Amino acid sequence: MKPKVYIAKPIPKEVEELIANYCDYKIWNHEEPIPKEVLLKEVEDVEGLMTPKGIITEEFLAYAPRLKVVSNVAVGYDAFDIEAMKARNVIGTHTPYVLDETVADLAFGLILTSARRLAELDQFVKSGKWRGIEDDFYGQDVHHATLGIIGMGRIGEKIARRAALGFEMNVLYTNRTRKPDLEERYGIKYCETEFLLKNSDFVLVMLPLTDSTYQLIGEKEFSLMRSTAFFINCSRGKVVDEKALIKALQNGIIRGAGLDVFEEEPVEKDNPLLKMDNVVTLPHIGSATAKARFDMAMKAAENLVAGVTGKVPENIVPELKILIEK
Ligand SMILES: NC(=O)C1=CN([C@@H]2O[C@H](COP(=O)(O)OP(=O)(O)OC[C@H]3O[C@@H](n4cnc5c(N)ncnc54)[C@H](OP(=O)(O)O)[C@@H]3O)[C@@H](O)[C@H]2O)C=CC1
Ligand SMILES: O=CC(=O)O
Repeated sequence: MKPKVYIAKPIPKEVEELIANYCDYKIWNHEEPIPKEVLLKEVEDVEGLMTPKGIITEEFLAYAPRLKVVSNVAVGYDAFDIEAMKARNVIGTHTPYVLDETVADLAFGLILTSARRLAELDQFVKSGKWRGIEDDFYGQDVHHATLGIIGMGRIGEKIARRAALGFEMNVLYTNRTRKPDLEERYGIKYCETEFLLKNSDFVLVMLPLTDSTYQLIGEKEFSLMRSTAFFINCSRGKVVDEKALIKALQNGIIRGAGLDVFEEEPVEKDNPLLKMDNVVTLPHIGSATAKARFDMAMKAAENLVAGVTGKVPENIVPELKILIEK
């Protein structure tokens, strides 16, 4: 008998075929997110779950007593309750590497859009306000400017490479672990966070959301930044104290921001960030290209199948690797 799994989002046909070869599966094939009560019912007797969000709590796990693996179709797994999963022996997997270059492209899009006011000026032209030769649309140069990257992981590295080799930027970084090989390869410089904040034209956060990164960037950090600097966040909204960011923007402490992520998503309609011309806002689309999303779905399916067929999935999240080492 094939193991039972549930797929909580629509997936490409080829990915579904792979799962069908090994599993007895059901799938949520609707555009709107699966309602919680439907998901809780569907996971009652499954051994595997593939999910775009992976909100896996103690309460959720109690509804899924046979669950062996949760395959997250994303690289960030902050919605996993790691301790609860450990306690119930449930492996969690994610989709690193296959989206790195795509997210790095988007991060650079945010840098360029913020610095050169692309979104604001697009609206200006489309709303018929362009009357002739204007000279007050100045932005800020990206080439040869200083980019400070907080979080030099898989994606941080791809952003650093674009910045250093493509735009000839001066790249500073902070990270839990120093990366001498990248320093040598791209000429990037490791420094203290305070130095990075004081000396960067663009401060870009590429950290996972964890207990130690929650609201890591707050009022103090914004106060150290240059008044001409831009803040770019393409990782998780909760890594930043959003109220402090709003205050910093309102009071001219920093020049602008480019945001793919927010404290609450979807972002609330009355969030002041949505009213600011100097803030570029995107609906969490870092990995949203057809190719990257296909590759993520395929990788997630491979992890799911491995987890329910007695193999070791390739991408178990680091904190849960202990479950297969037992
Ligand atoms: N907007 C979007 O659509 C997307 C958002 N993301 C988000 O981006 C995050 C990063 O992705 P990825 O690059 O693949 O992840 P990685 O795990 O490769 O990189 C994260 C980096 O952050 C460092 N780090 C972790 N904790 C701390 C800390 N407390 N202080 C300083 N540095 C720290 C790690 O250090 P060390 O090297 O020591 O481990 C690591 O280098 C994801 O977790 C996800 O939340 C990812 C993809 C798309
Ligand atoms: O936010 C997206 C991810 O892959 O993590």
